[in-house]
Amino acid sequence: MTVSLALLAMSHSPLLEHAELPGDVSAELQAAFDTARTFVHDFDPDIIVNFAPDHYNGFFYTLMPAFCIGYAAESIGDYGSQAGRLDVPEDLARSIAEHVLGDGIDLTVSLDMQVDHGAVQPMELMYSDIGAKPVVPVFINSVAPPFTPVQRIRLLGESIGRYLSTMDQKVLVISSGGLSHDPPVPRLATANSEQRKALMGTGGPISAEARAARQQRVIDAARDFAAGTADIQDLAPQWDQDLMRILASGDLTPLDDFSPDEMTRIAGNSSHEVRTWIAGYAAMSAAGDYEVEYSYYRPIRELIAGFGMTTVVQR
Ligand SMILES: O=C(O)/C=C/c1cccc(O)c1O
Ligand SMILES: [Fe+2]
Repeated sequence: MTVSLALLAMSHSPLLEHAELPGDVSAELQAAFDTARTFVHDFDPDIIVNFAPDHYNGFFYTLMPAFCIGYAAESIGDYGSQAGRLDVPEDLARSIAEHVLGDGIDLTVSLDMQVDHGAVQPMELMYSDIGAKPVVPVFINSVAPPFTPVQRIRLLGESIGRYLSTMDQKVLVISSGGLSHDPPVPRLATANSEQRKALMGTGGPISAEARAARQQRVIDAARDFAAGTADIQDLAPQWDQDLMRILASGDLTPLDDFSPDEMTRIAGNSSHEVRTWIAGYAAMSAAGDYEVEYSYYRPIRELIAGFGMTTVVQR
């Protein structure tokens, strides 16, 4: 059987819909999205496996797993992203979970995962509809410390890749997140009592006003960051490009030495979203040799993101 696996790894930013980019940057980025869209539509997957973080919309500190697979999922629609149910093939999600657990990796399961912009933005950009294809969502904690060692993410990705390579269907793996960035997402270490309840998920459903205020804070921070007046950590283009080189090299083991504290120090509190890329590339590596077909990178302060995009095929 010929294995048919491909990967789209890309940064996301909810600011794509809420920030004004310089004309040349916007045109370049749209061209990058067009290239990715052509890649995805030419590949025409039967199934998508979607590695994504969450930003305290579906996963909270009452019980924060390192990673979790959804047997069913719903998008909450933050920042104007598409709300509604994803088309999750439950039997496939269960089979993947059983396979990964059998490999000795403690994947948790959700029978009704709530996902946010981090999970659905690539689907929206590629298909204009989060229900366009069957999707198995895999949450990877990338925002809420403490973090599992990066090696565990590699092993998770490899295990899922081994499973996918036994399937007689075309599978597109999507990795959504990263690279260096430090948006003002609430953090436990600096939270007041109200924010702490929100992070724990014990404050009840977030009101429309509170959500609008939370989002406006990030939108304002992005505007100030672009103007050079924001009090958030700068992007780290060198770190981003070094990481992309390691991922493209085919040998992911150097990433095992990345320490979460160092990642935060160099590349910001949300740099851990690169875990989704590591899982995706690891899945590709488990199915054989791969090569990066297309690679884009630009640090874009208006999006508070070292913004990267790669498409990856089997060799
Ligand atoms: O406000 C949030 O929940 C997240 C915002 C954000 C901003 C920039 C890049 C990202 O990856 C984000 O999730
Ligand atoms: Fe994010």
